[in-house]
Amino acid sequence: MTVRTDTHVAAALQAQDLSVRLGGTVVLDHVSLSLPAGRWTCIVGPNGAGKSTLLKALAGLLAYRGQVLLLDRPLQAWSRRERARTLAWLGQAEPGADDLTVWDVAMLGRVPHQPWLGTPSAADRAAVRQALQATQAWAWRHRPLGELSGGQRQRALLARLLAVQAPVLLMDEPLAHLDPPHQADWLALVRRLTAQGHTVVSVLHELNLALRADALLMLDAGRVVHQGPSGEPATHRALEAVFEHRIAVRALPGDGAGWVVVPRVAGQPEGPLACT
Ligand SMILES: Nc1ncnc2c1ncn2[C@@H]1O[C@H](COP(=O)(O)OP(=O)(O)OP(=O)(O)O)[C@@H](O)[C@H]1O
Repeated sequence: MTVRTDTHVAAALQAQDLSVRLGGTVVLDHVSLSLPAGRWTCIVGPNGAGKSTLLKALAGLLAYRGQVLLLDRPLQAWSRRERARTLAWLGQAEPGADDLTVWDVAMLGRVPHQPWLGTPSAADRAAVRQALQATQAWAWRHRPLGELSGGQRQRALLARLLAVQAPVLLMDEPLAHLDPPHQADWLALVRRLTAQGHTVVSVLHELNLALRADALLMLDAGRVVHQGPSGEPATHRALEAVFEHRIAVRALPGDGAGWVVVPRVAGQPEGPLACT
């Protein structure tokens, strides 16, 4: 296993010897990692590798053995309210809340900032407006969540996460149902967030977009098999290996143009792109 992290950057999240059992099966197996603050780390790996489970454990949403540190403090040492203001969460295919309007869904992100049974403040309303505008959900803020398309729903839930204005954001498959322009908007949003000092940790299946992250963390069968900058050849080779060489990472033509993941289809040539 190769793990290369920014040693000069403070960690937003750390896991030490983290193990999770679900239904009697070990799903995460003694995972140790450090995710740098102010960066975007993307967790990738095959189906069933444990990516969602890892993200949930880092968010304190399921029981684990070992230690998780949020901004250098054990998760248990945070009050629920303080933690909810510090770490925002977007889950995979989140159910419920179908009767709530998009505005009210986004306002749920402000609950950790509000006094018990308090009404939204001007700051809460401003944060919600900003979040809905950032995800282009403002135009349908009065519509119930249950009436929206999959992509519109995802953007409303993304607005809820942004409305928290948390320094650390965890997102499990945030691009689900988003069309290519809104995927590009999400990339730009993540870039803005990290430029402002936020930490973003996402699980993505879209490997071409994952390669735009600052770093990739690869999971396989409940273990971290590689962590490193997304532009390094060693990371590209590890990515190919974790997907059993059914994909290849190729450089796009032109200096600094980035990389592309191409599927390897038996009996078909891969095309003219260069190997990194
Ligand atoms: N509640 C549960 N009870 C038992 N096993 C579970 C439970 N939830 C997940 N698992 C198992 O844990 C393993 C990891 O699941 P997880 O959802 O974390 O994988 P993943 O890497 O996110 O997968 P995918 O890419 O398919 O979304 C899988 O084998 C899954 O079947």
